[in-house]
Amino acid sequence: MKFGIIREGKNPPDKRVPLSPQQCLQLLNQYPNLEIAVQPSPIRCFPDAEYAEAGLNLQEDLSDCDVLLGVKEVPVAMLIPNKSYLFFSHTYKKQAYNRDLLRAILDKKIRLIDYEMLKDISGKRLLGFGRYAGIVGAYNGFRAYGKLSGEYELKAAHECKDRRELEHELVKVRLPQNFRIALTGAGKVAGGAMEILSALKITQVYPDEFVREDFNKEVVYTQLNVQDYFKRQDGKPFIRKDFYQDNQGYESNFLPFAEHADMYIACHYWSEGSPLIFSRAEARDPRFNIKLVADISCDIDGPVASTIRPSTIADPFYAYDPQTEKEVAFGTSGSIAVSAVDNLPGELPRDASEDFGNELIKNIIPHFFNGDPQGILAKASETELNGKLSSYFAYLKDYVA
Ligand SMILES: NC(=O)c1ccc[n+]([C@@H]2O[C@H](COP(=O)([O-])OP(=O)(O)OC[C@H]3O[C@@H](n4cnc5c(N)ncnc54)[C@H](O)[C@@H]3O)[C@@H](O)[C@H]2O)c1
Repeated sequence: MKFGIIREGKNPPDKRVPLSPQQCLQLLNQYPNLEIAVQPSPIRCFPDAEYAEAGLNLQEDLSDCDVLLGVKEVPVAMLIPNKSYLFFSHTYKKQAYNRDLLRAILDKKIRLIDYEMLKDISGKRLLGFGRYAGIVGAYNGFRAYGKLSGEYELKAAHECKDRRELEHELVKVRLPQNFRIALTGAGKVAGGAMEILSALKITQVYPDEFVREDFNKEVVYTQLNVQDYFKRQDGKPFIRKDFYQDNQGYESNFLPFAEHADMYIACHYWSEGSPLIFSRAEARDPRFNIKLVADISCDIDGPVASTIRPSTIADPFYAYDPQTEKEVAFGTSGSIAVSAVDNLPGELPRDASEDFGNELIKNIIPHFFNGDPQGILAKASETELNGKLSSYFAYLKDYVA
C-alpha cells in the first residue's frame, strides 16, 4: 500500500500536515508493506527539506498512491480519480459551500474518508485538532487579559516556535487575587484549555463551590458541563442522555456562574436549537461580571452573545458593548473583551500536526492493515470507489443531486 501526503491547496494556505517526517518514518518501520510519498509544498510547517532529510520520497505526481492524506478540503482541480482520500471535507452537514466538492468526488469515483466522521464504537471522535485549539485559545485569553490589565505582555502564539516557548511565556502572567474563571465543555478542546490552566497552576473547584465559596484570594477556575450551564424548564433533574436526544425544553443556567467569573473560556460544542449560554440581555444584567471571553467554540451570533464575529490570528481581539450590542474598541470601559480566532491550531502548526499525526497512527492507520473489523473506516467513508454514496451517508443524496 502506498500513502501520499498531498500539498494543501485551499486558500488561505494551511501549514498543517497529517504526518510529520518522523511520524512517516515510524509508520514505515511499523508496516513493512507501506510506502509513503510526499508532494512538495512551499508552505508546510515541516519544510520539504525535513521530509527529504528523513529519507522520504518527494514526488509531484501522486497517481501511483492508493491513499492520499491532507488536512483541509482538496480543491476539485487537484483531486485524482479512483483514489481513497482522507481530509476534513465539511460536507456531512450538507454545507452548501462544499456541495460541488462532494459531487466532484463522486464523479471521480473517489472514496472519501472524512476525519471528522472517524469515531469509536461509542461514537466518540478518534482524532481532530481540538486539543491544540484549546491550548492556543486559552493562551490567547491570558494574552488578552495582559493587554486589558496592562500588567504583562505575552508573545503571540504564532510567534512562538513551539509549545515549549508558549508555556515559557506563561511565567509572565499576573492575575489579581480572587480572579475567577469559568470554562464550558468537556471534550478535547476543554482538555487542551485545561492544560494551560494547569500550567498556570490555577486551582480547579467544583461548580457549586465556585458560586458559593470564598477562596481566600486564590485564583480558581471551574469546568462546567451541559448539566451545569443548562437546566430543564420544567425543573426536573437534568439527564445528559435526554438532552442529547432532544434539546428542546431547556434554558440557560449560566448567570450564577457569570456573576462570579471574571473570565470565561468557551470550549463547548453547541447545536442549533440548544439554549443560548448567555443572551444579549443577560450580558446587560447588572449581575453579569465577565470582562473577558476567550471563545474557542466560536459560534458566531450563537450561544455566547459577545461573539459577534470571528477574529483573526493577525488581529485576535475586539470588544463587545452589551448596552449597544455593537463592537467597540478593545479596552473600552464597560465592554466585554473578546478573543474568537476560528483557526487556532494554525497558530502552533507543528505541535498541532504532531498531535494529530499521533492519533492518526494510533487510532486510524491500523485499520488499513487489519481489515477494519469494527468498520471504523467504513463508517467514516462518505463515498465509495464505485462513485456512489456509502450506505452510512445515503442521507446526502438530495445534497449532491
Ligand atoms: N476556534 C477553533 O479554531 C476551533 C478548533 C477546533 C474546534 N473548535 C470548536 O470547539 C468546540 C468544541 O470541540 P470539541 O471537539 O471539544 O467538542 P465535543 O464534541 O467533544 O464537545 C464538547 C462538549 O460540549 C458540550 N456539549 C455537547 N453538546 C452540546 C450542546 N448541544 N450544547 C451545549 N453544549 C454541548 C459537552 O460538554 C461536550 O463535552 C466545537 O464547537 C468545535 O467546532 C474550534
